[in-house]
Amino acid sequence: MLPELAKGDALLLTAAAALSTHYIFKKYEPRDPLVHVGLLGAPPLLLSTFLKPYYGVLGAFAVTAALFFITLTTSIVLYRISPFHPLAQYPGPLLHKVSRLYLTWITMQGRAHLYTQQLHERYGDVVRVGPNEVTIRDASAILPVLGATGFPKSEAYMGRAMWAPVKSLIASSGDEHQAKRKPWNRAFNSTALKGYEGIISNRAEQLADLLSREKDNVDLGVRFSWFTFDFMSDMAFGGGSDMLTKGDEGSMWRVLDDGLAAGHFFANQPWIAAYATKFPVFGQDVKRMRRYGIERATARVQNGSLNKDLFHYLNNEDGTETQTRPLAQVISDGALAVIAGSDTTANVLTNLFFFLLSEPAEYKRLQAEVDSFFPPGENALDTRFHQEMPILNAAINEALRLVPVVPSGSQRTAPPGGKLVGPHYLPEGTNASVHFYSVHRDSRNFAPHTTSFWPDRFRIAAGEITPADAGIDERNFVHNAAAFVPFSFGPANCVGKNLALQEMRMTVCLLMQRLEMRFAPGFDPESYEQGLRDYFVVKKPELRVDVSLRDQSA
Ligand code: HEM
Repeated sequence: MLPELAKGDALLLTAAAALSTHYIFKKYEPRDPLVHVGLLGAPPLLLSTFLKPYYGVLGAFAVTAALFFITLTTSIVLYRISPFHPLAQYPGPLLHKVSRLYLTWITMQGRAHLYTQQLHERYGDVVRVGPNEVTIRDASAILPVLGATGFPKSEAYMGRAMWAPVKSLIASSGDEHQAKRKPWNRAFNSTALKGYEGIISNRAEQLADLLSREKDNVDLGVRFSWFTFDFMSDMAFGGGSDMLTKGDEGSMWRVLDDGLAAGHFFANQPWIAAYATKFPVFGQDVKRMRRYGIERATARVQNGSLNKDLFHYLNNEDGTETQTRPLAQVISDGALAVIAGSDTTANVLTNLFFFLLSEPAEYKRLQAEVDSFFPPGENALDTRFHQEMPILNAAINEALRLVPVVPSGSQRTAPPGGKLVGPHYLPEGTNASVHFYSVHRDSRNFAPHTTSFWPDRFRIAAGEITPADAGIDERNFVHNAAAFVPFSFGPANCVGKNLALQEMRMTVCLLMQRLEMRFAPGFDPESYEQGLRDYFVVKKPELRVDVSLRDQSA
């Protein structure tokens, strides 16, 4: 039997319970939906008993629940905008300080890269974009946030994978990450890379044939996507995809694209992902994407492979490690490879061709360089010269600079005790991302022609040409190499970087040697950059081109 309380005392007790609930949520950040139900449902239900004598059963519950939730919400909002909040010193729009919902809405339209860049222009180098979150445009933050002693990965990575039972490499941090990364490093060392050349060559030849057959009004971006997806399937699982000959028959490309967007939503709201895992109807796209990876990896285990593919290393088929890793881990990482390695590389290739076709003089310069290294009859896929081709490498770097394909960066969480990041102190538990897109397009890091495609900046920086050769005044030249991070930075940077560069160099050389391309009639180049979307990885719009074969008889 509960003691009877005066109405005023019962109301006060309810308000106190709401404040305690706020404290518990803030301190422990529970993610389990059952705990949420308990913390939010039990207090109003139980406390309504005290008001029953005054309002009856239903009335008492309505009054208690209203008071409880109004007090809770008010307490949360006031705390978040108050000067007592640990992030109070950082500027940002009021709406973002109160809740992350508005940013999630912007993000789900794929506009986060541009929106965040505008926020930096308005508020400065560190902007508060959520109650507990900042974005950073200061290149001096790259080392302390992403470097060897940097921050661990944020919860966004678990949300993106919908709290998958096995944590993949990309979601891991610290010692766990280091241990998982070992076989990946073996899979991407120079000997292993040599072994993938044949696989790239076969697929690149197929791509060139397809483009030369299709000729008119081809969506080059989609063809690059098919190419990278087929190649990554060969590379990760010893085969299993044939989009370059059959098209996207099983709509796998669609699954991957839709899965990325859905995963991005859950990364933005990891607590919703925790709910979605409890209800099978939610997160279908992410689950289909995961299922695909598991099916491919399982088939690979059953069938084996004649090539030394990525699986060969991940599954310790090379016998280097004393302990073979659990199969579920290998499968999860195999799926990660296809997801991380296809879209990214296809995007860079598409962006590069867009910029080259928009700047015909740059296109011709690169073509001339390819012709000088690989005259007709020479094998443009031969990797011997690729790393020494200055114009090729400068053009690829410039495409990576203008559109880093992970534009909004890799979100991390400040460790216990907080940490100084350059001149900025980030309190414990703050989610922080270095905004690669803004850093790459900051004139303090790259000038002149900061927002234009100007590959010469990389040639000047490498000492291959002088500023005067490139027609600019030396005093205007700024090149901050430490601010160029398209593959991220530190121990969790892109493990596939060298493979991606090799794949892109080979493909560009072959296509440039063999084909001539121009924008298709009616294609509006203006629409391309505006159409780029940020769903963690960039999603590209159509790039329509006409293709013809070059004269190879010289
Ligand atoms: C031009 C193409 C590529 C770009 C620009 C790129 C960029 C990136 C970036 C920015 C990250 C960090 C993501 C984060 O911290 O959340 C990353 C991670 C990763 N990338 Fe790439 N990537 C490319 C191609 C590839 C390829 C071909 C593979 C091959 C499998 C690959 C595999 C991975 C993996 C496994 C990670 C996670 C590494 C870790 O956490 O240790 N990437 N990539």
